This record gives sequence, structure tokens and C-alpha cells, in this order.
Amino acid sequence: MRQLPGGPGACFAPGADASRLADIYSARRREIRLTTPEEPTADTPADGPLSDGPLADAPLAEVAASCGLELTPAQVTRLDAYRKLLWSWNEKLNLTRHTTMEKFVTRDLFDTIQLSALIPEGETVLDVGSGGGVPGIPLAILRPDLTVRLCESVNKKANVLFDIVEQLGLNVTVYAARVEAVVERGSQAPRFDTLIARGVAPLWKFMFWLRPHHERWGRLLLIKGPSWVDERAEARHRGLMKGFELRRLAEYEGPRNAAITTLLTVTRAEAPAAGKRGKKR
Ligand SMILES: C[S@@+](CC[C@H](N)C(=O)[O-])C[C@H]1O[C@@H](n2cnc3c(N)ncnc32)[C@H](O)[C@@H]1O
Repeated sequence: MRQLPGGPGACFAPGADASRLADIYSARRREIRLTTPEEPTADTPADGPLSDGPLADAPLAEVAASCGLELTPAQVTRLDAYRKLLWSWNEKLNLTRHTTMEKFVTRDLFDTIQLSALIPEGETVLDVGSGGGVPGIPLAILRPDLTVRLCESVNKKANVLFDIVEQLGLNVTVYAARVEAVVERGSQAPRFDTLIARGVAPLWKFMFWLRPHHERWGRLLLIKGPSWVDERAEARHRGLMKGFELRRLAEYEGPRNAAITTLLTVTRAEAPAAGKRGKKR
């Protein structure tokens, strides 16, 4: 993982030719000004119908208060600055369908806050498949005690993340790379306590990508919709859960959305206690 010449938060995929990085960087800067059709952005796991509610265009603080979310004025200001940058980039790239204040707060912020409650103080966290930055960027705003890093495989989106992080003055590193490359042995990225993700891939794919590098991450923390049960079955069927434990940590209904969201964790299974190993003689 090499540092881009553009700034301390910028990294590039492993294997990039160092002598060409400056060219690549300026080319990528140009690239992000294009309006390019992207693959459709998946709804978040618990997305129901995306109709607007009565607080669609209310100020962030008001919508947050209506959902019982307690935010300081400083947090409101930074979250709103992030929301503006995200929506502005969304006019050029397909990054989010949550383009009313109500959806931003009740889906993006709400999910992030639920997730945040499960992350211990001081951890190093990687947001896998950040897209427009959820949940990694709101998490970095709300939890300055964490070291948050973002990972996004599509260069155009990673460039947007570089820009947003820079404009918000966040101390967040962005990897323009696939997660497999970020966590592989020999990568310059640190070991991560927790990998977080929303709306990226089914469980079996995560396990396929991450199993070989299990010593480089502590646990996987996933925001999932009801499909998680089928995803678990598929991952087990493919033999990808062997030696790993999946637990359901929390389940909640969104404030304006009856769909259920589940927070799952995957960790290495504990080795059996010494006395239980092997057959009795
Ligand atoms: C549907 S978006 C979700 C974005 C964001 N997490 C959210 O919930 O709004 C999924 C993102 O994951 C990225 N992605 C898919 N596979 C990836 C991988 N192996 N490593 C890193 N990013 C990946 C895609 O490029 C896409 O931007």
C-alpha cells in the first residue's frame, strides 16, 4: 500500500508503479469530475420503500432529536457538512439513494450510531466498501477515539472519499483498493481490530475474501437485513465458516422504517479447552 503524493490520508493499491503515481494521481483527479454511470448503489440492508416523510427537509438536529439521537452542536455541524459534500458528489456519481435529511438521519446516521455502540474505545477500524462513506465517515466524526480507515475498490469513489475526508479535516486514511489487498500479509496497512461494512456483499464473499488473512483482523462487524439467515446458510454450505463463529449482537427497527436491521459479528472460533481435545482413552 503506497502513500499517494497528494496527501497524508491517501493510499494507493499495492503494486502501483511508484514513478507513475503522480501521473495516476492527476489523472484520477480529472476522472472524478466526469459524470459517469456507475453500477447501481445497493439499498442499505433494511431499506424499505424510500418514500419521503414529514421531516424530509428539516434541519439535521431536528430530525435527529425526533429519533431520540443525542448529538452535540459540534457533531451536528460536522455531520451536516459531510451530508452536504456527499449529496454534492452524488450529482456526479451514484453514491447514495438517501437524499433527504430524513433518510440520511434515519438510515445512515441511525445505523452508524447502533454500530458505534458495539465498538470499544481506541480501536483501529476499517470500513470495507465505503462507497460514499457510510458508516466510516460518520463514525470518524462521532468517535474521535477510534482510528478509522476507509477502503473502496472503485477508484472514482475512493477519490470522492479522499476529497470529503480532506475537506472535513478528518484524520482518516482512504485505501483505493479491494479489502483483500488491504488486509493481506505484507500490506502496509495496520492490523485492524474491527472491520465494519454495510451493503457490500453477502457473508460468504466476506469470508472468501477475508479468511486467508484472518491474523490481520480481529472481527467482522456487519450491518445486515433479513437476508443474513440465508447468507449464513450459504457461507456454511461453502465451508467458509469453519473455524469461525457468527453471533447476532443487536437487532433494531429503523425510526421510520419497520424493516429489521441485524448487527452480526464474525470472529475466530476459540480453540477447544485442552481437556476436551481428542478422544478419552
Ligand atoms: C452498495 S455500496 C455500499 C456503500 C456504503 N457502505 C453504504 O452503505 O452506503 C458497496 C461498495 O463496496 C465496494 N466494494 C465491493 N467489493 C469490494 C471489495 N472487495 N473491497 C473494497 N470495496 C468493495 C463497491 O465498489 C461499492 O462502492
